[in-house]
Amino acid sequence: MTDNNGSMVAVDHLSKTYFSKTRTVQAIGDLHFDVAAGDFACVVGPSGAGKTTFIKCLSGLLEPTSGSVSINGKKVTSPPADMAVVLQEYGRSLFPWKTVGRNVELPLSENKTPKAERERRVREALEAVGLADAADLYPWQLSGGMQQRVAIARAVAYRPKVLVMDEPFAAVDAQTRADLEDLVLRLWKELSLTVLFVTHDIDEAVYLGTRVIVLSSSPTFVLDDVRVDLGAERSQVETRSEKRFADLRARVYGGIQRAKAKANAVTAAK
Ligand SMILES: Nc1ncnc2c1ncn2[C@@H]1O[C@H](COP(=O)(O)OP(=O)(O)OP(=O)(O)O)[C@@H](O)[C@H]1O
Repeated sequence: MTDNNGSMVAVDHLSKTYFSKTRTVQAIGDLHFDVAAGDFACVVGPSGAGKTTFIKCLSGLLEPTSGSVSINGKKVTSPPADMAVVLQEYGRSLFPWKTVGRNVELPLSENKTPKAERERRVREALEAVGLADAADLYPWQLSGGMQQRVAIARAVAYRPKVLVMDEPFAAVDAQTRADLEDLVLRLWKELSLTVLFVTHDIDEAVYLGTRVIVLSSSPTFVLDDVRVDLGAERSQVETRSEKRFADLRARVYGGIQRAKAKANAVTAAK
C-alpha cells in the first residue's frame, strides 16, 4: 500500500467510468500511487489503458468517478496552479497569430505576473530551450521540434512544481526526439521539477525516468512500478547500451505484454 502523505503527486484510489445512453466504459479501475518531489515518473501502458483519461483527471479537466488526485497536498478540482502540461500536438497548442515570445508569455499574462518579470521569464525560458533568437518569429516559421521547444519554454516560464507531458515527442523525428529528451532531462535537474511523463515508448521511459509506472489495460490499475537505478547522468549512447538498461527495458516490455494478453483474453471471452 502506498502512503500518499507528503508526496508531490498523490493518486488516491482514482477511478473513472464514462456513462452514456448506449454504453458504460470503466476506463480507470483503481489507480493508487504517489510521486515524490523531484521524481521523474514515466507512465506507460498499452493503447486504451486510460492514460489520456488519467492526464485529464490529473490536470483538473475531468472529474473522477471516485477517488482523487492531489498536487502538493491540494485536491485537484480544477487546473492546478502548480502544474504545467505539454501535449503531443504542439501545432494545436501554440497560437499561430502570436509570436513565439507572446506564446510563452501567455500563461504569465493570465496569472497577472508583472510585465518586467514576464519579460525576464520569457527571455530565460527561451534561452533555456535554445531559442533565444526566435522570440519575434511566429510558430509556423519554425520546425516541429522547435515548436515543441516553444511549448516546453512556455511550461517552464510558468515555474510549475509539476510538469506533465503527454506523449510530447511522438510527432517528431528520432534525432529531434533524442535532443528534446536530453533538454527535458536538463530542465528537470536545473529547475528541480517533478515530472510525470506519459509515453508509448518503453526505451524512452527507461532512458528518462527515475521510475516507470506500468499501467494495465482498462479498467486500469498499476501493474508494475519499476525503480530505474541507472544513475542521474544519462547519455543517449552509453546509457542505452548498458546491460542494466536492457534488463529494465525487458521488465517493462514484459509488463505491457502481460497487460495486452489480459485485455485480449477479456475481449475473447465477451
Ligand atoms: N469520452 C469518452 N466516452 C466514453 N469512453 C471513453 C471516452 N474517452 C475514453 N473512453 C474509453 O476509455 C478507455 C481509455 O481511453 P483513453 O483514451 O484514456 O486511453 P489511452 O491509454 O490514452 O489510449 P491511447 O494510448 O490509445 O491514446 C477506452 O476504452 C476508451 O474507449
